[in-house]
Amino acid sequence: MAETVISCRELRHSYGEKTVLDGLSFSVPSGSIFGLLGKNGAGKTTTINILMGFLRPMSGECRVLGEPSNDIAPLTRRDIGLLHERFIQYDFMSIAEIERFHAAFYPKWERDVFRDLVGRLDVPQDRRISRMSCGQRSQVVLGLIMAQNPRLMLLDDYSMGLDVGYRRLFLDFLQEYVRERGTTVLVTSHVVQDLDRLIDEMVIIQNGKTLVTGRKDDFLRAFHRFTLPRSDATDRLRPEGALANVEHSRRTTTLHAFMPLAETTAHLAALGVETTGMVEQPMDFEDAFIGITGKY
Ligand SMILES: Nc1ncnc2c1ncn2[C@@H]1O[C@H](COP(=O)(O)OP(=O)(O)OP(=O)(O)O)[C@@H](O)[C@H]1O
Repeated sequence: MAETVISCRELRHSYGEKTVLDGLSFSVPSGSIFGLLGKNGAGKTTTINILMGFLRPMSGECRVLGEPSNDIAPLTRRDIGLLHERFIQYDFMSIAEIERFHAAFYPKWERDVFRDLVGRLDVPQDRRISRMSCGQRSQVVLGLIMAQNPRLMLLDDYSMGLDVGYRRLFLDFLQEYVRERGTTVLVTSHVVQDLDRLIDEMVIIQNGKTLVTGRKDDFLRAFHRFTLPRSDATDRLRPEGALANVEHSRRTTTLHAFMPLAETTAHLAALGVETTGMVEQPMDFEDAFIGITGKY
């Protein structure tokens, strides 16, 4: 079995009266690309702040690269590449200067990786970061993190400001990079569609708890969507157990369930629901994500 690079158990955290994490548990196997997923405000950045030791949870425990997250040794920290919203503090520096500045902190620095990613920008090396667009800055930041050659990368909203072409380029680059080095990556993004191509393991957070965790493909295999004609009986259905979500439009009821067609049919029949006309609808990862978390 793969070594565990991150493990979080029963994390609880509140900001004042507001409970954000309410018993969140998950673990990230070594060498995986792991998606930390949830709707806006679900607690993804809060979780990353706890993993980095920037925030102490009210209870629960996290271990990162074998150390308690609130006491990570400086040498271990060098092996963590963190992307966050305010990554570049010295934006008066040029592209070339910021690369030299960061290189000094990291013994495994790989200048070629930075040049390969950032050299594709149609921007001169002496351009100051402050004079670059949001997406161009993100490209420089990703180059800096990859050049660090860390054992663990935490990429909080890596897709911010990136256009579709660069997102593709970055995803391909990252997958190859990770395959070559065995880097473990924890990633959040609002572009769930992209994550389907990228991640192999995941946790979906909802109301501060673990909604689903494990291999993405196992989730996609086990989770199904069905439509059937709306009726008084379907109006009485409530999500419970393997029936994860029930939604209605004017004439149709849509069900999301951790049951295949035959089992769902039997389940509904036992509840007195007429299932004539029930059809399974194919789902991609984004559909499944919305299906389990709800549309708001
Ligand atoms: N320092 C803080 N003080 C008070 N509330 C906070 C603080 N930081 C975050 N929150 C609240 O905690 C909740 C979780 O925030 P967090 O940033 O962890 O969510 P997220 O999943 O990263 O969201 P998004 O997808 O929108 O980036 C939100 O409701 C947010 O408003």
